[in-house]
Amino acid sequence: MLDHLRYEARWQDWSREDGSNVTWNNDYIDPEDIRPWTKAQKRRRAELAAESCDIDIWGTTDIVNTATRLRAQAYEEKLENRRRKPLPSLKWEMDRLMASKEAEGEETGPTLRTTPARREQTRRAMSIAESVTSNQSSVTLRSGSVSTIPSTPTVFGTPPHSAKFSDGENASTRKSHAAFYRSREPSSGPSSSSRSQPGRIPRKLSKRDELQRKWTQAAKRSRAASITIANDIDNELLPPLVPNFEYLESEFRYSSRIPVPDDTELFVSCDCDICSSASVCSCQEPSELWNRVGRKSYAYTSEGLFAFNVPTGVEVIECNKFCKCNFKTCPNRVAQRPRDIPIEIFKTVYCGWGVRAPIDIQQGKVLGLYTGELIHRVVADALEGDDRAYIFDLDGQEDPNSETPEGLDAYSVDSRKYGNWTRFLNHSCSPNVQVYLVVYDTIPERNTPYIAFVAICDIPPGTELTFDYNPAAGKTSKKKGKGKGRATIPEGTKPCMCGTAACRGWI
Ligand SMILES: C[S@@+](CC[C@H](N)C(=O)[O-])C[C@H]1O[C@@H](n2cnc3c(N)ncnc32)[C@H](O)[C@@H]1O
Repeated sequence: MLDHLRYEARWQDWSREDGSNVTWNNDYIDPEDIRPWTKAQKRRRAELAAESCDIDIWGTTDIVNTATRLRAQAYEEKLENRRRKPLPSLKWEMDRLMASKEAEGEETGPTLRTTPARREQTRRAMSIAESVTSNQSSVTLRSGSVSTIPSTPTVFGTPPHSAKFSDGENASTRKSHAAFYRSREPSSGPSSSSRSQPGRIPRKLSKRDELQRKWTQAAKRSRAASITIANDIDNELLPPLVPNFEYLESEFRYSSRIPVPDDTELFVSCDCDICSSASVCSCQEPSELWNRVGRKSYAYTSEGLFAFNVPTGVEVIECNKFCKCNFKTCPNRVAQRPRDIPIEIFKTVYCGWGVRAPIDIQQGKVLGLYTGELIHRVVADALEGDDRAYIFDLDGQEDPNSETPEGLDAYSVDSRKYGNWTRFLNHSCSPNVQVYLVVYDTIPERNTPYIAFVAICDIPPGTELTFDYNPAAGKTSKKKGKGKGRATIPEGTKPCMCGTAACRGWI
């Protein structure tokens, strides 16, 4: 290993008490001899610099620690590069850049807009960095932050049906969405092993980085975009999760009590080259989605956006694996396509962890599916309190005025053990996202549709994504407030902290 090349001097007229007489002597090193080593160090510094803006300086006693010295050098080089080319290198910006590149199919990225606030952040970070490197004191330098204030979402549509989250946790008051800041968790000092082995350069991933990487890898296996995690509010590193929580981008995990169906013979499929008309696309025969003149209709526009034409309780039937049409180009395959919006799970001020995206989201954009363990409704109904907080009942086709069917063909999705980013979506009484039901890998008669999330308005980058956990309730309940008209909080619910003018007071 190049890191372990040793240039030693053996002294003839000197030795230590233990008899050893070898020392290092840099003067004897021929630069030509150590060229590979120098190159390897340079490469390593570049890696460190690329890793993050955070540079840890662990005090003067540690100056022989290879990792520290390399990091410090890497940082200096990085600062130097920034002075020459002051593009912010925050991961947030990189995600945004990558996402817009992906979205636009560009070879090269668009120019990043640097706001005055952002430039000030960068300038401050750089001046702190300079004082740190010159003082060599024991300080951890953190990255700057993004200052974008999310705007209040506008509501364009009415959620189409009553699929709802059951609720159970406690939460404190929420007033408004704060400006969000991209911060990084505190870096910890060097491990004892890195101190004792100066030749080794540990690559230490934080718990948050590890989880991000794991979830992004899981998402990538479904060809979906990245997942990042951020906390600008407090020191909580990660959202609370059960041990061994498994990230599941795009399908249900069937509980051991529910057999995975094999309905191969029962699927209705189409022979279309291009599914341009729902009325001739034979897989649409079971569909109850009609247009105003009584003809079968697709749920999507030709641009692949949700058309908001699906009445409450109607399931969207997309083309399936037995259809002849092309997976990538068929206009009736939208919810089943991999998610192309990068997602950030972030800590909110009043509602625990929530979800936002670093890029613009267009009205009608289908964002993803609620995943988790598919369980019988009777099992879900037996849960209480916090255990119900991540249960989504597949009751979108049920009559809200009749008793909830307790039979075995009523299901819920439980995202406590398995799930994806959608389990972090918070409730708002004035949401910017809504849900609809969609099937493509099961037949509609199974009653196990996916719950798909769609943007009901254009959503600027960094705005929290929220949906109404119980849209049917909104129509009947009164607003929160004092005196007359004050909402009574129904039993089993808890106060809503969405902070919007339309807040009904409970979720
Ligand atoms: C499906 S989880 C959403 C993610 C959750 N915030 C977290 O940190 O994991 C639902 C829980 O989030 C909290 N929550 C979501 N929206 C809320 C709101 N508008 N007001 C108060 N609490 C909310 C409640 O504790 C609720 O039980």
